[in-house]
Amino acid sequence: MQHSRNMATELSVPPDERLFLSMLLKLMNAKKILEIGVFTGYSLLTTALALPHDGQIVAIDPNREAFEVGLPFIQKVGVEHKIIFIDSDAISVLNEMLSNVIVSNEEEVPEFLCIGRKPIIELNKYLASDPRIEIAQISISDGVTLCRRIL
Ligand SMILES: C[S@@+](CC[C@H](N)C(=O)[O-])C[C@H]1O[C@@H](n2cnc3c(N)ncnc32)[C@H](O)[C@@H]1O
Repeated sequence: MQHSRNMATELSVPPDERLFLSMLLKLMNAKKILEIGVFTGYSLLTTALALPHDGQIVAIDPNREAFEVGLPFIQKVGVEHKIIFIDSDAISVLNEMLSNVIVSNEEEVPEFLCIGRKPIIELNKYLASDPRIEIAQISISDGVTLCRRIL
């Protein structure tokens, strides 16, 4: 009963938002996605449909029961192979991912790319730590940082 009420609430999400999300993922040519907070998988399904066949989503939520409510719909449209569901609080999973990524990625970056990379990382850190500035980092092409002064 609780699930059907929640499903009804989720179905009230305007279709425009799903279309926007789907188009954004396609424009970005996204192949890897982190979905934090899955519930019954409404946005997860939209995301999985927008990804190419070899795309991958790591979906994290401590509520496996809710995920399993929506899973038959994901299976029905044949996109479950794109999803790795992690039944956990996202914070611990993200911390673990971050500690692995920082080491391995830096080692994998070719020397010629390091020249421009380090100053950009420093700039982004600087902008992110300034409370007067709002930023959004968008993974289009090599990455775009949008920022605006709010104070
Ligand atoms: C509004 S629902 C998400 C709906 C989904 N993104 C969608 O649009 O269809 C919020 C979900 O976040 C999950 N959640 C809350 N805190 C979380 C955390 N620390 N880590 C992972 N998931 C969390 C809840 O269990 C709940 O299922």
